[in-house]
Amino acid sequence: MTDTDDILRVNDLSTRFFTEQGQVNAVDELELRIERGEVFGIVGESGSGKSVTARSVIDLIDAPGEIVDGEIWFDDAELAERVREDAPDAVDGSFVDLLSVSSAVRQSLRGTSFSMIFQDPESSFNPSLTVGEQLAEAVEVQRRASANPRSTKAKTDSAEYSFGNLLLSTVLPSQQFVTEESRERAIELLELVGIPDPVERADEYPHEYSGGMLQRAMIAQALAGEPDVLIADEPTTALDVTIQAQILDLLDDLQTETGMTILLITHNLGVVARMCDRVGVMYAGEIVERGTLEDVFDDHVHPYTEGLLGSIPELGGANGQLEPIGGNVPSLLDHEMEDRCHFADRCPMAMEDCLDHPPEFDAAGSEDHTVRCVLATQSYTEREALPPNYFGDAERPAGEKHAEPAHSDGEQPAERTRTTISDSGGESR
Ligand SMILES: Nc1ncnc2c1ncn2[C@@H]1O[C@H](COP(=O)(O)OP(=O)(O)OP(=O)(O)O)[C@@H](O)[C@H]1O
Ligand code: NI
Repeated sequence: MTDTDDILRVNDLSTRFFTEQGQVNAVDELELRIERGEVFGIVGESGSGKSVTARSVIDLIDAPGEIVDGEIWFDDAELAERVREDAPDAVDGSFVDLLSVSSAVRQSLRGTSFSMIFQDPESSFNPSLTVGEQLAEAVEVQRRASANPRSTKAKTDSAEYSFGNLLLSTVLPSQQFVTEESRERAIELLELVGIPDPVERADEYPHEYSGGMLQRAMIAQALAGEPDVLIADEPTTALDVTIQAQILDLLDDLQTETGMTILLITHNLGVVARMCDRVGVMYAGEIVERGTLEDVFDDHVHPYTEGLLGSIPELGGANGQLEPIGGNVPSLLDHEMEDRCHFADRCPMAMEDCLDHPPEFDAAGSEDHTVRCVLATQSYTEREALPPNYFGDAERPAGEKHAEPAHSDGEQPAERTRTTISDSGGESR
């Protein structure tokens, strides 16, 4: 339908956890499209399903979790060639549905096609091996995979890493087989991520690194296989503000240099504003609004997006105050979820129509701007508003009088008055 250069198209993705408390609908019929070379942000409160979405894409969902439905189309012509014979239904042109290929194929993509960095770098390193050894090992694993003719991605330099070369590998005390080339590449990677004195630092253990330096080393590890898509899950949350800024700059530079695609997960719209090209706002396992930065920051329709914007001091919120969104993140337990807009019980503009689960509507702005909210097609009216105590005693904020309809006729909407979800209605009438 569009001529965009998508690298990833996620359709109808549903991931569940089957727990003793019941079925958790962590990701529900999620739609996502990521363009090659862009930084796409997923933003939302804790528990909205951001990490489960990312882990579903990279195939890191473990029991009791399971991807129960959906398609994850990944654009890779070589992979398409490779799986076409065994799984013709998994191939559409140069796209491959990662949920329809064998787990061996999916696993072969880890590191070379997809790579992930996390909030806590400690979890990515073995404390008893030097950082250099571990990076060299990561390089080695990826090079062996690339040297394999059946691998997804025969890298241009893979000929150098022939079987003969592997036989010449040195055995380190750690029992890892690491070649001199891999070690050199490890040092290059440390240099690439801005670690000073990389030759010396390569021989240090993870505990000798500061938090920020270890975060850099983890990024180096993730880059060892030259991934097409880097998934960064709250990569800076645990760091202090100055270091956070440095790591974001580093990711930004690396993205520019390598052209890789980044899926960036954060609860911070400030980080999104700084890093991303497009963004999806997640709530209760769904993307409730998505589009370009302009769509989401300046032209948003969903009161939840509005609430998130109001909760970030640098971006608004009266006199720089952090204003939390009132009410609680919903339970994602299937038997506690109702078939309505999941945000309705916290929404200052909830109306009768919100008792039906909203589909994705197109909204004004870019072609990509969509929203799961009836305000995309109708204006808020007090006549149709749900009473404040409709969902019980929870302090649902009072209605907002000034909302304009998001026009569906291509006309720009009138300037919307900013609302703050936590503002429980100083102007009630
Ligand atoms: N291993 C698991 N077992 C059971 N439920 C899980 C598991 N992992 C995640 N969930 C549930 O899935 C839902 C989404 O979790 P997820 O970690 O994706 O949220 P998030 O948006 O990344 O939040 P945060 O900002 O806190 O990282 C939550 O309700 C969570 O309890
Ligand atoms: Ni998370």
